[in-house]
Amino acid sequence: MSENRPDPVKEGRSPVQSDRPSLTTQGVTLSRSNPSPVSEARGTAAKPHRAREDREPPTDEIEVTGTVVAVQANYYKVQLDEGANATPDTQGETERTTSLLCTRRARLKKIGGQVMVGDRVVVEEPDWAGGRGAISAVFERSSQLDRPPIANASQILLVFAVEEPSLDPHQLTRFAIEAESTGLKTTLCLNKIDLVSPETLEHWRDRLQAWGYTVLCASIPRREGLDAIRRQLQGEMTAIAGPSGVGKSSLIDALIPSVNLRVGDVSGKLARGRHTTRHVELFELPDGGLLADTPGFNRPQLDCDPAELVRYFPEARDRLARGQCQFSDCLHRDEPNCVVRGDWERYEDYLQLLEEAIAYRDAKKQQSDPESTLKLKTKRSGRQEYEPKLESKKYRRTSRRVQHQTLQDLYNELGDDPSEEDLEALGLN
Ligand SMILES: Nc1nc2c(ncn2[C@@H]2O[C@H](COP(=O)(O)OP(=O)(O)OP(=O)(O)O)[C@@H](O)[C@H]2O)c(=O)[nH]1
Ligand SMILES: [Zn+2]
Repeated sequence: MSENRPDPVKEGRSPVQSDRPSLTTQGVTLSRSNPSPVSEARGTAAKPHRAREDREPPTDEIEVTGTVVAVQANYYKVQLDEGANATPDTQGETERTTSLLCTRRARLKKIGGQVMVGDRVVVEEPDWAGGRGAISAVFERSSQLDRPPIANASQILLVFAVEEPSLDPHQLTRFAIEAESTGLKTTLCLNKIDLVSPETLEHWRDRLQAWGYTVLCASIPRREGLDAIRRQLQGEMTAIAGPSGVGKSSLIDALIPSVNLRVGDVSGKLARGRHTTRHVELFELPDGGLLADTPGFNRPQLDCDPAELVRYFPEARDRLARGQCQFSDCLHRDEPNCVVRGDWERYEDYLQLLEEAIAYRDAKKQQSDPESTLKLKTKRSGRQEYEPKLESKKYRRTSRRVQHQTLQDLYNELGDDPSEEDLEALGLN
């Protein structure tokens, strides 16, 4: 469950419940709050979360609404809805303002109104000439991903390369499980198909389809498969995810030529690197729809309720839809009359991830025990280890010192597999 979801209580609604716990990806947690059943039942547009409930705009005033496409420091770039700036002020102007740089009303902060990329917002007192405004209200979210922080995403496009880097089915499974855990629709995109034979491609496609995924194939240099991807993305807000180097930036560039993400360019990569991993930006697709680039999403690690894990495997979901295990709390290992256990390719992956999920849950329990002198650390590879708790003072001193070292020294000190916490403490994450 996300920590910073909008506060529905303030809107006189029952709290939004997430039916799925979140999974943590090293560097990224995708979790999703489900839309409020109340607003669904009403079948009406969600009410904005207002900073000034006492001062509703006069009904003849056109409300300026839009979508937050980028957040930097305390500024929000709001892409305006079609027709949102048709106020009397703009009549006669030839050039229409399509986005405004906005601040957030202090009152909105007080009532806990967090503003994220993807949020649908109301802009108050727009200054059309100066391109400025202030966000006065945030609409209820239909979904929320925490790391990277994106509101209202409707699907995830998981990009993998068939070669360079070669496709690792276990890594793909981890990413896919992570994506599935958000409850959002997940589609796979196999990129760089120009690097393999048609037979190899067919092998992968058939295999991934047998796991239950929708598979799109692409080659950026050959401009293959792009139309099908465009259709998949049209009118949706899509978060693109996948390991480093599979061609996510190349794909975004191919779909939105004006973006120019400097593919494979070292300085570009550094600019998008660790220091900006939390920086998410939405790009508008020429045919409608928004695309979220999610830099840094490349080291999935499991953090989910062991009992929920099975639901993140489409092929296991299918088995559960067709039958029922004898025990309602079946973990599908060696329980009698289990409908999940059996002859399906990823069953061993399931068992392994289940062990990890159980270990993680137990470790979290242990960690919350104040008597414990051990703390669980997650390595960048996804591995988890117990380490003695460090005294925070000493730890901080180390961080300051290493700030003056070169990057190489830093890596030498941390080893090849530093934990997320180490990196975080050093401001490298
Ligand atoms: N042969 C081939 N190369 C590709 C294709 N797509 C991308 N590449 C190359 O793969 C390399 C990595 O591409 P990027 O787009 O930077 O990959 P990325 O997924 O954005 O990587 P990160 O930014 O590290 O997450 C670049 O050299 C691209 O030119 C493709 O379809 N075929
Ligand atoms: Zn079972």
